[in-house]
Amino acid sequence: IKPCNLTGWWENDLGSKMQVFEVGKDGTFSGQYHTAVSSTKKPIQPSPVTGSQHLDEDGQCTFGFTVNWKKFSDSTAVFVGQCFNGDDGKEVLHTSWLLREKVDSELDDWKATRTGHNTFTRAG
Ligand SMILES: O=C1C=CC(=NNc2ccccc2C(=O)O)C=C1
Repeated sequence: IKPCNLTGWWENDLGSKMQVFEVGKDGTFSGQYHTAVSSTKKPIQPSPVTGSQHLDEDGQCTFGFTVNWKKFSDSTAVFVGQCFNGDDGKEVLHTSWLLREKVDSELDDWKATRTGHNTFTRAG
């Protein structure tokens, strides 16, 4: 199976784009996240990404990465997932995510973390 290297541009089903810079020998990487969603009109500057992927020779690598949203309301998202080579030969990242938004009171802590899933494919 072709080994999966996350370096390059990815797009998720929301239209957000992520650029992964080169992946180190230890599997760590950094990158930039250009979100397509935001609760404000203000265009958001790209947000820093840091992560780590497995680099086993058998491909199908699992990974995790964190996005620190550079926006006035500070939130953090963590993604975990696996890279697959689709039958059409196209790489696809199946991910689950947790989005933590800052709340002003501990009483609101219960509602501060959302979860979901996203699929990323190589951006054209
Ligand atoms: O200021 C903000 C705060 C949170 C955001 N969450 N985006 C996400 C959260 C989960 C999965 C995908 C995305 C995305 O932007 O593609 C984006 C901008």
